[in-house]
Amino acid sequence: MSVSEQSAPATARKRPLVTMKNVTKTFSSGTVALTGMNLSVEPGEFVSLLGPSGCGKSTALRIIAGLGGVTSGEIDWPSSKINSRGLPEGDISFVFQEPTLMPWQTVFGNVYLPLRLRGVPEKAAAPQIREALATVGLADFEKAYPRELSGGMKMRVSIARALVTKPKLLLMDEPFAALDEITRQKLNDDVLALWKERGIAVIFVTHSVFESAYLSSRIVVMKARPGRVHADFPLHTEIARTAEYRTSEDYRQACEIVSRSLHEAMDGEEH
Ligand SMILES: Nc1ncnc2c1ncn2[C@@H]1O[C@H](COP(=O)(O)OP(=O)(O)OP(=O)(O)O)[C@@H](O)[C@H]1O
Repeated sequence: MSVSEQSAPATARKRPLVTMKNVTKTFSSGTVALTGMNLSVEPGEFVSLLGPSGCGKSTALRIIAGLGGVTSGEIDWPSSKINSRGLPEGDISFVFQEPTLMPWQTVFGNVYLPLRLRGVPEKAAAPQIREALATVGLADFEKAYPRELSGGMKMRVSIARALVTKPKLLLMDEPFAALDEITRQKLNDDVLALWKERGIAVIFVTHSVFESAYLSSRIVVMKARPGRVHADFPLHTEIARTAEYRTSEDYRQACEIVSRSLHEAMDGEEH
């Protein structure tokens, strides 16, 4: 069995990187996107946020990233130094569904952006940029322009740009939803490899039961109208995520449990 519906024992817990405490978000339109949302993410966790459309996954991620305020409740960063905007400067990076690259800049220039914004001279930044590009398998493409790259390669540039600042927490909002299945599986493996190598924490928003069961060390299933946590359970990550894993009984069971939880979360909704 690769999934337990129990939470990890409290004794095994580390100091969280980020904690959402009783967060409510109501937009000016009156839509209550989140209510009573509680979530704590520890260093090194790979947490997938899964749930029906409109349950507030992106809103929760954007709030953690400081891209939107809360209506009530708190976001705490117990392990970070906080800047004047209440954010852990340098500790978080965001990867959006669209790669959002600057078409007039090379791959190198695009990955340089976060360091340029911090005033790091290009020459000093170059080793970090090349290291980030090597991590995503694009060491030979630093002079290419976005128009010369495939969709998967553009997404790799976007991931390299997020990694170049060496964040402790990587926030990913359906980053592979627009890619074909084979590219998506390849990028899943690449993200898992860099998660293990770098020991960073990841919060990954997805609609896909299969993707969440493959990637995560923990799955948080959300419920809609208003958005809140429905279920929160760890997956056993000691089983290597390989091509064989995708056809294994362990993976099938994990998908079944996640899928059941998602259906419970959608109970009463029209689908
Ligand atoms: N800027 C906004 N202004 C008003 N309402 C918003 C805004 N952003 C999101 N919403 C609403 O808040 C709710 C949650 O949206 P959100 O995008 O967080 O859900 P989601 O779970 O990420 O959805 P999906 O899976 O479809 O991307 C939805 O009802 C949405 O219409």
